[in-house]
Amino acid sequence: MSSSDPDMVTLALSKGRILEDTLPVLAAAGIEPEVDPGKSRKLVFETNKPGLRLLVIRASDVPTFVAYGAADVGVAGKDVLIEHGGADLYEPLDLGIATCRLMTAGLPGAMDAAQHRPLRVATKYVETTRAHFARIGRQVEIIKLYGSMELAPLVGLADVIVDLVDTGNTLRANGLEPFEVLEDISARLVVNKAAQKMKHAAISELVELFDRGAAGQVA
Ligand SMILES: Nc1ncnc2c1ncn2[C@@H]1O[C@H](COP(=O)(O)OP(=O)(O)OP(=O)(O)O)[C@@H](O)[C@H]1O
Ligand SMILES: O=P(O)(O)OC[C@H]1O[C@H](OP(=O)(O)OP(=O)(O)O)[C@H](O)[C@@H]1O
Repeated sequence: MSSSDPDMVTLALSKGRILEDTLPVLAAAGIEPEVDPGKSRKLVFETNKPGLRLLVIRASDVPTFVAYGAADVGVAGKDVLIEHGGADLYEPLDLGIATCRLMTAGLPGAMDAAQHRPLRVATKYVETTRAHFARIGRQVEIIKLYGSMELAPLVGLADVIVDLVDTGNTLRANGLEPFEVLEDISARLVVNKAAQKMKHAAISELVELFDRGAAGQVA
């Protein structure tokens, strides 16, 4: 059943950390998946709400599914949305979950280390990083990584990193310091622009349910 079915709303959830925080919001919104998505290998889940189904996909794929209309609505980290660009999506709600900061970090003094060459920056947020350093007028060489960014300064792969920081435990455990906050991050509800028009009533109801669920009110 495709998302073009006018009677079906498809909601894409980010698996991993965001899913853990989203499931209580769904429960508070009165939305019950057929089985626990955190414990199943299924990718598509029916719910107790007729006409609402869930997809559980990689966090970084959620904007793509929603932008193409394969899902009508999605839950995605602001970090992922900024990196995606986001202009092709509506972002009606800050869910206030999976909060952290996107920061530069490195060994003490690392920002001052490379004065006569571009600063080498390891990150999975290539576009966001490029835009940030362009804004502050600093030349950079960006090295794309897919995880464990904190390792890069320790082994001389990069001068600094751009990565998410929550408790700061990962930085501390590796002798790194946080430098500058690029963005405050939390998970957002995003909506496909065509679906917002074509399925207006159903999507407005879903946004309202999420709003109440995120505020911890039982629907
Ligand atoms: N330490 C953290 N504290 C709070 N939220 C976080 C933290 N790390 C990541 N997040 C949020 O959770 C999202 C997904 O993170 P997670 O680590 O589960 O997946 P990932 O493996 O990084 O993503 P992908 O599988 O798409 O590469 C991030 O995009 C961010 O919005
Ligand atoms: O400040 P902290 O509370 O330590 O959180 C920050 C860590 O959390 C995220 O990684 P994650 O645990 O998702 O692992 P990953 O490197 O596989 O993405 C992020 O990339 C940091 O490494």
